[in-house]
Amino acid sequence: MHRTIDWADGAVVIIDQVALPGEYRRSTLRTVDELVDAIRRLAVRGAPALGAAGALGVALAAFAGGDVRGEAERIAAARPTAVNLRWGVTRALGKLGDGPAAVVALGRAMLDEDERKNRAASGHAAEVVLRSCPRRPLRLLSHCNAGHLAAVAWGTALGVVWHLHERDLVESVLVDETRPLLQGSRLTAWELARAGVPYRVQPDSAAAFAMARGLVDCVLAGADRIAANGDVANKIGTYGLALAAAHHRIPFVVVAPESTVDDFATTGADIVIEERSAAELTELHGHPLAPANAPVFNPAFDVTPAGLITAVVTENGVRPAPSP
Ligand SMILES: CSC[C@H]1O[C@H](OP(=O)(O)O)[C@H](O)[C@@H]1O
Repeated sequence: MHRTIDWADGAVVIIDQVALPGEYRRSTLRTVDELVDAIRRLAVRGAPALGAAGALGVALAAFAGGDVRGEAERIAAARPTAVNLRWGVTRALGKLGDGPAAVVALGRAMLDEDERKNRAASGHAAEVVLRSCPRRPLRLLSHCNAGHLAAVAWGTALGVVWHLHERDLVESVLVDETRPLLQGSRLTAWELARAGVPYRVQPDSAAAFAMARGLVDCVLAGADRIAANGDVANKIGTYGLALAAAHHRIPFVVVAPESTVDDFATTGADIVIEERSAAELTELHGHPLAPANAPVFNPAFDVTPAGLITAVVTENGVRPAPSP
C-alpha cells in the first residue's frame, strides 16, 4: 500500500479514502483549493495524515506564491478539531522564510517521522493491552479508522492490531461501522481484510451489547486532540464506548502521537468540536434517509473524560495519569 499521503512532482498525492472500499485510487492535489476540498470531503483524513496534509498544503501555497499565510489559514481551518492539521501548518510556516524548498523538506521529514512515531506508540500500547487483558488470543474492538489510512503509514490504534497480529495474539476485531461516514466498515474493515486479520463489522449501537456478552477484551481508539488534563476528542461515539467499557470493566486504550496533545486545551471543554452537514445523516447517494430538511445534530467528534480512559499511549509510552 502506498503512503496515505505523499509529495511527488510538486504536488500532494493521496489515497482517495472516499473511493474505498470499492476502488483503490490515488489523487493528485496541485492547488490549495484541491487540498482543502479533499480534507473537507475526508478524502484525506485522520489526525496524523492531516498533520502531513497541513504541512504539504503550505508547500503548495509557497510554490504558488501570493498570500501564503492566508492560504495556510484556509488549510488549518478546513477541519477544526484535529490539532495535527493546524500543527502541521504552523510547523511549515516556520520554514517559509527559507523558501518553498525548505517547506517541502519539512513536510517530507514529517512523512518520514510519522510511521516511526506511530509504530512506537502502537508498540507501547500493545504491551499495555497484553498487561491489561489476561485472555489469549485477544478480542479487540475498534471505532472509526485509526490505521494506515489515518496516518501516513502504519497507524495508531489499529497499529496495535498489526503488532499483536504479527505475534498471533488477535482472535478477532469487532469493527464499529462508525456512522455517518462509515470509516470503520469502509476503511478499517478494508485494512483488516488486506492484513488477514479476522474481523466482524457491527453497528455502532451493538458495541455495548458485545461488551455485555463478554465478546470484548479491550477497546482501542485513536485521538484527534488530547487536552492537557487527558480528556480525549475522538470520533463521535467514542465517549459512549468508554462509558460502556467502564461499566463492564474493559480496558479502554487511546493511541496517538505526542503531536496530538494540545497543552493549550486545558480540558476537553476547550476543544472545538466540528459539526458537519445534515446531508451526511439525511441522505445516502441522493436517497433520503430522513424527511426533507430534517433538523440534525451531527458532531464529528466527542470528548471522553480522562477518568474513563485506561491509558493514553504515545511514542513516549503511557502518558502520566493527569493529576485530579
Ligand atoms: C489516528 S487519528 C484517527 C482519528 O481521526 C478520525 O476522524 P476523521 O475520520 O473524521 O478524520 C477518528 O476520530 C479517528 O480516531
